[in-house]
Amino acid sequence: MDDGDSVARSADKDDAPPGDDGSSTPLPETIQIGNSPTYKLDRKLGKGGFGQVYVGRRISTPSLSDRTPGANALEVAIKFEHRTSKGCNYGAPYEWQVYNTLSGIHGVPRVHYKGKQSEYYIMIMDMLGPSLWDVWNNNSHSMSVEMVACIAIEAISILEKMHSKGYVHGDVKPENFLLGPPGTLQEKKLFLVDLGLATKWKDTGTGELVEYDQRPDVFRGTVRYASVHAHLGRTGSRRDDLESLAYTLVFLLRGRLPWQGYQGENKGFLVCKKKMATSPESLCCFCPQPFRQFVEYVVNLKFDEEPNYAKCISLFDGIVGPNPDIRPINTDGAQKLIYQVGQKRGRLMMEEDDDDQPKKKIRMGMPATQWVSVYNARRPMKQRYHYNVADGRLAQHISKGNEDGLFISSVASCSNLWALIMDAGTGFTSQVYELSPYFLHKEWIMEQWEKNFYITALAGTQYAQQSYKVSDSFPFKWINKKWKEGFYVTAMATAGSRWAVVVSRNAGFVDQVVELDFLYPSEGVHRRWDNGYRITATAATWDQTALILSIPRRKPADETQETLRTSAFPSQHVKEKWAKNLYLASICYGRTVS
Ligand SMILES: Nc1ncnc2c1ncn2[C@@H]1O[C@H](COP(=O)(O)OP(=O)(O)OP(=O)(O)O)[C@@H](O)[C@H]1O
Repeated sequence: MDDGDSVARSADKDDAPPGDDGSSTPLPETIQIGNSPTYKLDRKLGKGGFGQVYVGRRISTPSLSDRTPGANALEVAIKFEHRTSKGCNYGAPYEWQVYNTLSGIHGVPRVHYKGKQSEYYIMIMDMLGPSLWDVWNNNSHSMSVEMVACIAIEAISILEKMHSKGYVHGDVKPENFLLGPPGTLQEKKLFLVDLGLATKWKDTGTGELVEYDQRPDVFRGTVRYASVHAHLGRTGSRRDDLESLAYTLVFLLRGRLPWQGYQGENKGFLVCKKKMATSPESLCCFCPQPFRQFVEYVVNLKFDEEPNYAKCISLFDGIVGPNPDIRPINTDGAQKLIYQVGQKRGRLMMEEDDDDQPKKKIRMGMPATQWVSVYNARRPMKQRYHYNVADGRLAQHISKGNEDGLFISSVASCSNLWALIMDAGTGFTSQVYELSPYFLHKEWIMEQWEKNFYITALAGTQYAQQSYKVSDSFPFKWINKKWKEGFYVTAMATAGSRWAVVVSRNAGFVDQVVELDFLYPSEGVHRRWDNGYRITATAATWDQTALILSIPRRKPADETQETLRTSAFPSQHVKEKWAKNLYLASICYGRTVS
């Protein structure tokens, strides 16, 4: 590896030493599990975060009744995982379960036998050859355009097959693509291994999609190749494998990705930010056109969108030689897929043009900031906004509002000027505020808490207990902990790149979720809206927008909620919304466009 990040792992998989050095239990010299023949352990093939893989040489004849495919193989790959290894916390490795469904499908090695011997969980499988990383590394860190295009074509067909069985791989990268053993008929055939991070994207029984969610503190995969959605902790779906494949292809072709070399505690954040800030054009500036088109297509896929695999494959047609027999990588799987789709539709996919409409590009490499304003349906009430308010004029607006029976329902800031929303719908009878050079001035807040004044963002709520946190990155871990203690987020703000989050008990919610992104997370918001969540707090920094969405304990008669994004304060829009009985519920200013 040229640097550490290709093996950086999630909490699930890390670089913990596997059985041999961790537990000091020696590997057995001969292996025999279930009704398998006996194998003698030979040279080491590789080692990952979880297991170690060796060559096994068959030294006994398979039993006559054994019809296991591969039982006759003279050489096999044997993967060992120590019973105390991280992947075996719940018994047999999770990967075994995935192989039960995927073993032997197009592009996945066959598992011959699985079982336990001495201290090890052991899986005996088809023996394969070098990985694409090995090939790239042994070829002076380069690979021909034709070779990478063939890899693209075949890898897409492998992912299509895996996806059709209900799984996403979750860790697509050069190290996990292996070729067949050198000198055999399969030496040009591509395989995808390491199914330890594979997850279901749909229930194959019911056909139902797994539920969308975002947990920004959960990361699974490999930092260098992970999709932006994976970085942000969104539920894995088909688009993520394709995005990782796109990065894999560009890496093999260019030898480097623009986000390599970051180090330190917030490396994941910086890599993700760089991925968002890199346009497909600049990522692929030294690559032939189809690679850019592929990147552009995959980064725009929606959570539940069915990728058009055949169309992706056909993008690379012009680069690979016309005769499949002399290609550097076998593309049989892809040929079959194109043929099947062509048959089904009565025409070949190359002519496909139905969804060629230009899609909105989400990664333009030009960050921009906007106002995000959220409107809720309310009974007619008095609401007022002030914006571009300097510190000195704040008091004046607030006391005028208070005189008219209005209280602050929302505040936001933009370049040291304040935006202030005041209305008659807060349900408050008294309010205090402080303008302070400290971001959440502790002493003052404590004093107010003593007097039963709580930090508010939501109209009409009687909080019972509060807690808050100021941090340099979005404090999802802390929020998650507070959720478990019965608190809900009731206010949020940012100052520079710092976040402040206030949580309260008795917040009037029954559930709450977060949407966090480097741009306005419209897909997430729409999915949450469909499930009954409404935005209850917003905040944004120069890098990210965060929205808190909640399900209220008591449903309002009218659940209408609208959001707006504008580069100037939405003064005109607010009036239009008022006319429709939609009132500003929350407002923030920050990064919403990538
Ligand atoms: N069937 C096989 N034939 C030949 N080599 C293999 C085979 N399976 C795995 N290997 C080699 O062993 C290495 C580790 O295998 P694998 O990736 O399955 O283990 P892991 O512990 O789950 O790894 P990771 O940390 O990447 O998740 C691979 O990178 C590859 O070099």
